[in-house]
Amino acid sequence: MGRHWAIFTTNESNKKGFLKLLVQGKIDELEIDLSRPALYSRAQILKAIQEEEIHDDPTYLKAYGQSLGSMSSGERKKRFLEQLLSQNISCLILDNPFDHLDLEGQQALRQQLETLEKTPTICLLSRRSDALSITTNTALLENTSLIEAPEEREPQFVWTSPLPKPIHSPAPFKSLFAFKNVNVAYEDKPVLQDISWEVKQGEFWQLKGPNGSGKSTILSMVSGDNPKGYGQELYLFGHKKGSGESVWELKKHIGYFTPSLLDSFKGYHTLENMIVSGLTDSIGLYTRPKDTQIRKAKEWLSFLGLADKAERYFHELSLGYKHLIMIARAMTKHPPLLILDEPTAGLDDESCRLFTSMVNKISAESDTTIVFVSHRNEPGLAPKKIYELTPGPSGATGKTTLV
Ligand SMILES: Nc1ncnc2c1ncn2[C@@H]1O[C@H](COP(=O)(O)OP(=O)(O)OP(=O)(O)O)[C@@H](O)[C@H]1O
Repeated sequence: MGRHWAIFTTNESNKKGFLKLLVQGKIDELEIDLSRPALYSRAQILKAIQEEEIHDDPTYLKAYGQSLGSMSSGERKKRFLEQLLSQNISCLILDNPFDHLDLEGQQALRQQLETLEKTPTICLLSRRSDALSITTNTALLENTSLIEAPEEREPQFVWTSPLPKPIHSPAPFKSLFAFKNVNVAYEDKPVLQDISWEVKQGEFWQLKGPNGSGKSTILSMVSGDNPKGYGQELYLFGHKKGSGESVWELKKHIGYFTPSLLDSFKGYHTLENMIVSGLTDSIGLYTRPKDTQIRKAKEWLSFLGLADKAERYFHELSLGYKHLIMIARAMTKHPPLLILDEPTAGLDDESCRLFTSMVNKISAESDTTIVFVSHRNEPGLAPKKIYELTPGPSGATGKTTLV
């Protein structure tokens, strides 16, 4: 039987550096043959899709009658793994294989991986609960070194201050958005069927549903980025869709965070400027901020325990703190609606708990309505209502559950 490593990563891990050493065959202590490694990661899947698009690579079209790019996320992961395993590999390196997959997709991939007893695996995981049942060895990655994985720690940070108050009172909306029997199809493919969902001021929702069930489609209709709502019973911030409100007007009412937003902030932005720029939804600052705005940003930094780090650069922060700054940035204008789209992807267990506890606190101490999109049951997250999409042949239908 081969060795199967579960290597847990935290904010202090240099995963990129470690992966590089692994594929170069420079990590002896794993006692695994690294001469022909295969890397299974989101980046590698995107690379394979690019190969198809740019260089007309026919591998997937020939094998499955469909290109990798046209497959659903679950199918893509399954087929990509099959292709890796069909090659003469000496071991399989997996980087957070379960991220962005719905529960069904996670189970299917888990089954596929757990039958790999003979092919040694090295699984880099930010969540301990993702470890495979075939795991024979565990370690923690500190920088690029492996150390013994200690017992799981409870989060050290306790919120000592109340949530900062808004500069101006946010616009009061009793109903933030309402879908009434809304249907959506792309060309002739039905995606949403008879969706009726109303979200009111101060509520805390989790939006759930398998990959491809239409969660992003719903969110893009709420943020005004998707024209599918025209001519339907869709009400956004007090107006019927199509009655004259601009996308810009809608966005003023919404704070939004999804991890891919981090890609826009790779330059030199201080923590203070990051938060101030949330007031204007801009990337970077183009005018001198007002004193009240700077004071508010400092209040948020102090709330996060970062009061002495206002001039530090955002890109120097750990991933966990980057996510916290991004919600502070989204919250600084105290939007009536805060949308968090799979916001914990890539976070380790401890950062995740810290993140969900901050979201709970926002819900408890402000009028902001929260819609939290996640495939996982996030430990510690305390939504009051769940809207769940279930796909069907005529599009996904939705159901509300009180928690
Ligand atoms: N612009 C588009 N053109 C054609 N089809 C689309 C478009 N946008 C979404 N779809 C299809 O609509 C369906 C719903 O997609 P959507 O992205 O809303 O699902 P999701 O629940 O957010 O999925 P995931 O959890 O994987 O992010 C999918 O089958 C998708 O392929």
